[in-house]
Amino acid sequence: MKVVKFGGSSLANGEQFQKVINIIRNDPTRKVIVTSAPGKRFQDDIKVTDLLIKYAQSTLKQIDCTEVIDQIWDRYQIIANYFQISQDLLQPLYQELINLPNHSYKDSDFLLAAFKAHGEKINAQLLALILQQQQVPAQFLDPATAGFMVSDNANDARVLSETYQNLSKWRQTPQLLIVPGFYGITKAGDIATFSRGGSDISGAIWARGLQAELYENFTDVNAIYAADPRIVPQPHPIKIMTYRELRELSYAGFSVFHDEALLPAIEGQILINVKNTNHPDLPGTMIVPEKNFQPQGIVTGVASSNHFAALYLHRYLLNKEVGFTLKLLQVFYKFNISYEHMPSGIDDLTVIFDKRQFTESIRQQMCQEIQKVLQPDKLEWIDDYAIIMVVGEGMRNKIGVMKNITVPLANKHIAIHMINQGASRISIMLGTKKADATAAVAQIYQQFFDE
Ligand SMILES: Nc1ncnc2c1ncn2[C@@H]1O[C@H](COP(=O)(O)OP(=O)(O)O)[C@@H](O)[C@H]1O
Ligand SMILES: N[C@@H](CC(=O)OP(=O)(O)O)C(=O)O
Repeated sequence: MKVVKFGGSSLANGEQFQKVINIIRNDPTRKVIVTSAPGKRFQDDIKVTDLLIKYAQSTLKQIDCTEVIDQIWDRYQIIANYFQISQDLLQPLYQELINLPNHSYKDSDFLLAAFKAHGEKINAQLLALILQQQQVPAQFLDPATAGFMVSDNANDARVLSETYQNLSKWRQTPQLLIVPGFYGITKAGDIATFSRGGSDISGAIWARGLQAELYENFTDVNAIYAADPRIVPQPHPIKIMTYRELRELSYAGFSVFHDEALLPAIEGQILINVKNTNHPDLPGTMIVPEKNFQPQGIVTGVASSNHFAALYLHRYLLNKEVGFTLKLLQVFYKFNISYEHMPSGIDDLTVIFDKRQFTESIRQQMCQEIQKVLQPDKLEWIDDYAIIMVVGEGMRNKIGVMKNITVPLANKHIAIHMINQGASRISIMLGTKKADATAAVAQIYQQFFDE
C-alpha cells in the first residue's frame, strides 16, 4: 500500500482537486491520502495557512475577523462549487471555521496552532465529501481519532513514538483514509502543528506507521532538481538520490521537501517518490536508502539558505582554555537556543544559528551574557549570512572537488567566509554574504552540471 501526500499547490482549486482525484482513482494501492491546506493558485495569491494566521492574530487582538473569514471560506466554497457539493454538507465545515475563536486555548501559541491546523482539516473533510459524492468509499480521519500524538511545542511539534503503534492499527481499514497533514494532538488533547511545510512530515509519519511500500509526495514540479528552479533556469532533474542527500539539501533550502520528513522515512526505510500532480505519468524523483546506492555523478545538488546568522568569537589561547565551549553552551541553554554548526580555529570560534528562533531582544540579551561570562577579545554578530550546501554521495571518493567549488566562486569575486565538510564527506558547507548566495549556487551548478 502507498501513502500519498498532496501539497498546497495540488489542492489549490477545483481543477487541481480533480487531478488529485484522478491520481487517487488510478491506483487502488493508494490507501492513505494526506492533505495540505489550499496553497497559492498564482504567484501573488495567499496560502490559506497564512490567512488562518491572520485570523488567529486578529482574534488575539480582538479585531473584527469577518473579512478574513470570508477570504478563507471563499477558497473552500470555490472548490465545493466546482464539484457541486450541497450547502447542507458544507455547513458543518463553515461552522468549524467561524467557531474557532469560541474555544478555550491554553495560551496564544496553542490558539495559533489550532487555527492553522484547520486549513488542512477542512481541506481533508472537503476532499472526503467530494470523493464520497463520486462513490469512492473514502473516510475522513482526524489525528485525534487516529492517535497521531505529538509533543507540546504548539507550533514546532515533534512526533511521539507511540504514534507509530497507534497508526499501524489503521492498516487493515478497507476505506480510503483522508487525513489532514501538518498537525497532531498533544497528550493534553491540544492541537499542535509541525513547522511550516510540515504536511510532508505527517505523510512520512503515516508511511512509517503503516509500513507503506511507498510514500508518494505530489507537488507542482516534475522532479527534485539539482538546484532551486527559481535560481537556476531549467535545472537538471534528479532521478534518484539518497535519504541523507535530500536531508542535507532540504535543510539548506530545497523547500520542495521538508528536511524533518526524512527521519521517519529513514527509520522505517520507506521509499519516497516526489512527483508532479500536473504530470503524474512522469517518474519524478526516487529517494532511497544509502545501501547499494550507485551515485550518478559527483554532485547531486546545490542549495542555499538565508535564514542563518553567525556569532564570531575571538580570544587568544582559546585552544588552551578548559571549559570555554561548555560555558558558551550553557548560555545557549539558558536562552533556549539551539545552534547549527560550530567551526573553530586556534583562537576563534564561529557559531551558526537558525536565526528564525531569535527576537532582537533575545539576541541582544544572549550576546551581552556571552560577553559577560566569556569575556572574548572580539564578539561579532553577523546577520548577513547565507549557507551554501554542495551535496553528493559521489563526492566521497573524489579528490579535487573543493577546487571545483572554490575556483568558480573566486572567478566571480565571491568571498567564502566559512567552509565545513562533514565526516560523511557527502556534503560541503560554505558561508557567504546573503547577496552572493544565488550567484554562488549558479556558479557551482554550472561547474558540475553545464558541460
Ligand atoms: N531543488 C528543487 N527542486 C524542485 N523544486 C524546488 C527545489 N527547491 C525549491 N523548490 C520549490 O519547491 C516548490 C514546491 O514546494 P512547495 O511549494 O512546498 O509545494 P507543495 O505546495 O506541493 O507543498 C517548487 O514549486 C519549487 O519552486
Ligand atoms: N499548509 C501548511 C503545511 C504544508 O505542508 O503546506 P504545503 O504542502 O503547501 O507546503 C503550510 O503552509 O505551512
